[in-house]
This record gives sequence, C-alpha cells and structure tokens, in this order.
Amino acid sequence: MRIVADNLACRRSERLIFANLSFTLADGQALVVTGRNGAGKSSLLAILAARLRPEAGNVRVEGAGEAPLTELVNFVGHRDGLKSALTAEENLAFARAILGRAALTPKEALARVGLEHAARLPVAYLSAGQRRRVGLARLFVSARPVWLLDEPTSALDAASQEALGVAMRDHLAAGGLIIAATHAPLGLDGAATLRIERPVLAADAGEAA
Ligand SMILES: Nc1ncnc2c1ncn2[C@@H]1O[C@H](COP(=O)(O)OP(=O)(O)OP(=O)(O)O)[C@@H](O)[C@H]1O
Repeated sequence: MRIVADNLACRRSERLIFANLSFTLADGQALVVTGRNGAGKSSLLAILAARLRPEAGNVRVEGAGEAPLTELVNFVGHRDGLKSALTAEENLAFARAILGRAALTPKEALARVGLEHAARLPVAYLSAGQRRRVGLARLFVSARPVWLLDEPTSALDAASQEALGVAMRDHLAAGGLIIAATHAPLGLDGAATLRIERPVLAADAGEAA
C-alpha cells in the first residue's frame, strides 16, 4: 500500500501553519517529520489520522482495498491518551477492542515494553516513562499497518528508546509504515525526512520584493 499526501496546508487559529506539503510513503518505509516548536508536526499527524481537516490538499491511500486510512492507522499521540483510573492491562484491552485487527494480548504487549509487573496497577501510579511505554504498547495489540508517532521517545530512558527502535525496525521489516514527528534521533537508518518550514506568505513575498 501507499500513502500519498498531496499539497497539504494547515491553518490553526487563523494562522497558516504550513502549506504545499507533499510526500509518498510505501510499505516498509518510514518518514521522520522534523521542524521547530510550533512548526505543525503534531498538526500534520492529526491531519493524517483524520482528526483535523486540512486547509488545502488531500491524503489518500492506495492498494489497501476498501479500508480507509483511519482504519489502518495506529496513532500514539503527544498525550498518552490513557485512562488514569484504569490499569495498564485494562487500557490496552480497551485499545485492542477499539482498534481491531487483534495482535498481541495486553499482557504480551506489556511484556514487550518490559512492564508485565505493572499490568494490574492503575496507570495513575506509573512514572512518566512507564506511562509512555504503556501508550506505546498500544502499537502491539493491533496489527494496524500505519504507525503515527508523535514524539515517541519523550520520557523514555536509553534502554526503552533502544527497544522502541527495535520495534520500529521490526514493523518496517514486516511491511508496515511509520510516520514519526520528533526532535530526537529515532535510529531509523534510511528513513525519509520531512522538515516542516514556515510557509512563505504573500505579505512576506511582497516585503522581499
Ligand atoms: N487546538 C488548537 N487550536 C488552535 N491552534 C492550535 C491548536 N493546536 C495547535 N495549535 C497551533 O498550531 C501550531 C502548530 O502546533 P503543533 O502542535 O502542530 O506544532 P509542533 O510542530 O508539533 O510543535 P512541538 O515541536 O512544540 O510539539 C502552533 O502555533 C499551535 O499553537
């Protein structure tokens, strides 16, 4: 399958955040999205996950049968999206039911991120890095092929960053696709990069002329 983003533009609170942004990504490929704070990395991921409407342009998926991109995407956002009162295992069981395409069980997914001992603890009791790892474990409970990751290494220690690198490389080797917004290196050699730059506004062009 391929994801094709064509001339995307994003406006938030009346401000044009980015424009003319295009890329194509195929099976087994990763795209690392970079840019200054506020450049629009999270906004781009939100557009790809159909949580935000683009100002212009479109995103299409090719070669995935009838399935729309929303059903192919597993999105781990900047906020972990976990319910604090539920246990780690319950949070993952919920995600597994919502996402479909069942893969690892919640217990197996927690073992994959080294948190089997925390399965029965309310997420509220976990450290920031542990919460992040539970959030990332959502990637393993469903076989959705497109991982959208927003700052996936934030709060992770070196060992967990390495484990995430292994998981991402395994996913790509199995034909998955990854689009990750980050300020930190992710260890994805050969990934394409997309740096979001400030759009050139008509007013700026006029000033420059
Ligand atoms: N819900 C919102 N409503 C209005 N404006 C928003 C909203 N969310 C983000 N923005 C604005 O959109 C712009 C892009 O934000 P975004 O979070 O996409 O940037 P980012 O590149 O991910 O930044 P960072 O590196 O700091 O995470 C910022 O100016 C931000 O203030």
